[in-house]
Amino acid sequence: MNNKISLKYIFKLLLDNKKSLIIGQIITIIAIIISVPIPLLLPLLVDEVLLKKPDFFVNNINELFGTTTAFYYIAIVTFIVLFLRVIYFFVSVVVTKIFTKISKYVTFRIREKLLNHLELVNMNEYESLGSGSIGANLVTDVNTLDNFIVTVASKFITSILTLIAVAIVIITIDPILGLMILFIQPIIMILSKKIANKTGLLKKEENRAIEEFQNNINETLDLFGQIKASNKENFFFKDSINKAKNIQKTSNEFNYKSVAYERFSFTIFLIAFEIFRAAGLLLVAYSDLSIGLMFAMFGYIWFIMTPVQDILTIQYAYASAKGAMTRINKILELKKEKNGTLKLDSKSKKVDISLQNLSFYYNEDKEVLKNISFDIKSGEKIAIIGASGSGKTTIANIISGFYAKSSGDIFYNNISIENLNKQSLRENIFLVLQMPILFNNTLRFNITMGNENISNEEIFKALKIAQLFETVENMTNGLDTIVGKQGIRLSGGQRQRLSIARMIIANPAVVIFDESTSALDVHTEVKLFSELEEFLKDKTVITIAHRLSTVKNAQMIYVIDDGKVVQRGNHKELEEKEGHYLEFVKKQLI
Ligand SMILES: Nc1ncnc2c1ncn2[C@@H]1O[C@H](COP(=O)(O)OP(=O)(O)OP(=O)(O)O)[C@@H](O)[C@H]1O
Repeated sequence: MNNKISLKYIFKLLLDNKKSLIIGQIITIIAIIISVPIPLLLPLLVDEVLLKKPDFFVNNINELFGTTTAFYYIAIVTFIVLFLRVIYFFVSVVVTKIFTKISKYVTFRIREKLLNHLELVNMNEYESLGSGSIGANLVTDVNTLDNFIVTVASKFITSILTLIAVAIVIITIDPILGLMILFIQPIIMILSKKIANKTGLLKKEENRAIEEFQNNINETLDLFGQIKASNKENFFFKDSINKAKNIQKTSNEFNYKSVAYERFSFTIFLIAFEIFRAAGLLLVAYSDLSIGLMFAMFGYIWFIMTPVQDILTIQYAYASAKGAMTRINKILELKKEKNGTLKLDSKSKKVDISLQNLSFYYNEDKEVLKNISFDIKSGEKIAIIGASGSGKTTIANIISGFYAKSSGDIFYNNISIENLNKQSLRENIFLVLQMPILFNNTLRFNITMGNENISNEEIFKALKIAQLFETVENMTNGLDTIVGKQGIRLSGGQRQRLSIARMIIANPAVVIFDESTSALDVHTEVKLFSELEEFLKDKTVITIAHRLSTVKNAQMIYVIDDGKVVQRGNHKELEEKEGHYLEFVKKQLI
């Protein structure tokens, strides 16, 4: 599917920068041409100067500067080597700059694609993954991909071309030693990499132990009061001590074994190097390999380590990237919210709602709402009651357009939810939650949701109705007070009133109160609803509550039990019949 992140998709994004890619590769080839001869230059002087067999360098230097001493031959070639190294440094910086820019572009486009998709994802789908895992995908997994893309873009072709160039040079110098180096060196490096992976696994174990300890201790400290209240200090701290012990064990394993593995892998490398040296000496003794060229070959043993290492890194980066891609694609598999084109007239502030045979499930094996039908006329005040878990909040979320129904239909001014534009729906409906979601920002931001056109007067008016004015007035920083993460610096009741003030500012046509005043004392709740009366006069109001006093004045009360409407009527009608409602009233009276 071309919607997914795949190697092909990444390649396509890389090609968006065709010009830079081509320039990058040309400069890469220049870099290779500069760097590959370097290990050859000084060793050649062993033959030409020390062993007095003048050839390319000595002859050319003689031609340019006249015959001179060993000091000048060595100085001139050293100067050339240093010059090439400096030029190589600058060229490689340019190459890195070009490829990093390209790969960061690709990473950004992937993140952008994920965010653009997430923005439109339907709530039920979003909850199936959860914010934690999506956050991890967006940060860690995209970083893993980034690492892979940077490595591939900047190193893949460079490494292959460098290896080819070195192979040509060393096989030309001496086929036997050349082939030996070309085959044995990569094997040694693969072996080292495997050993390094073992160390990596041990490190992972250690990290996991640290993470477990951290999570455990965070929870224990966060819930310190609760733990003390239930006399469970011993149990929780013992658990933390066990987790700390696990860090001791895994760290110990990692530390000594990683050193042992590292030394082992270096020893293998040194053994191979000694074998190459012996082979080199033998070839000098028994064939026509010169001493200078033998030294050059030793130089190339070090030289090819980088490209071989880079190719191995790409291979491992690809394995991690494949895992990351699978996880990232899970986000792209989340279904988008269906969005229709028809809009509600936001000026008239009139919305008739009709639920028709509405059913809904979170998981296919359990239907949470079963065939629910009722109408709510614009301006009507209705209430929904029912036992905990009966499905009230789910109905509120469906009416607000957060969850997509599973079957049946729901109409707003005779427009089916299927054809309705969700933004226009949410402009007209406001769901006031029991536990409002607050941003770690100022009271002002949380009330206006960042809308800077709302004046202080309007905010204060809303705060007065929401019974929060005095509280805010007594705060040193007033509306500029930061509420803390999830509104931690406010009490539960203050958060609920803040959410009501936010609703007043939003001024919707339909208000759904889902246990939105449960944290308030009855006196404040009565005062709040009496102040709200005028504001809610023409609005449609759906109240979900467990308190009789909150729902009893509704024009229509729907009693939900196990996802079905089991009773409907006003307080007076329902009170007179045997059934769930009467039970509800009796319980409250007790
Ligand atoms: N996000 C979810 N994923 C899966 N199941 C859920 C989810 N939210 C609610 N449920 C289940 O759906 C059923 C109805 O839950 P809902 O929150 O609508 O009940 P409620 O009547 O509002 O309860 P309460 O009065 O306790 O708030 C419950 O069985 C609940 O376990």
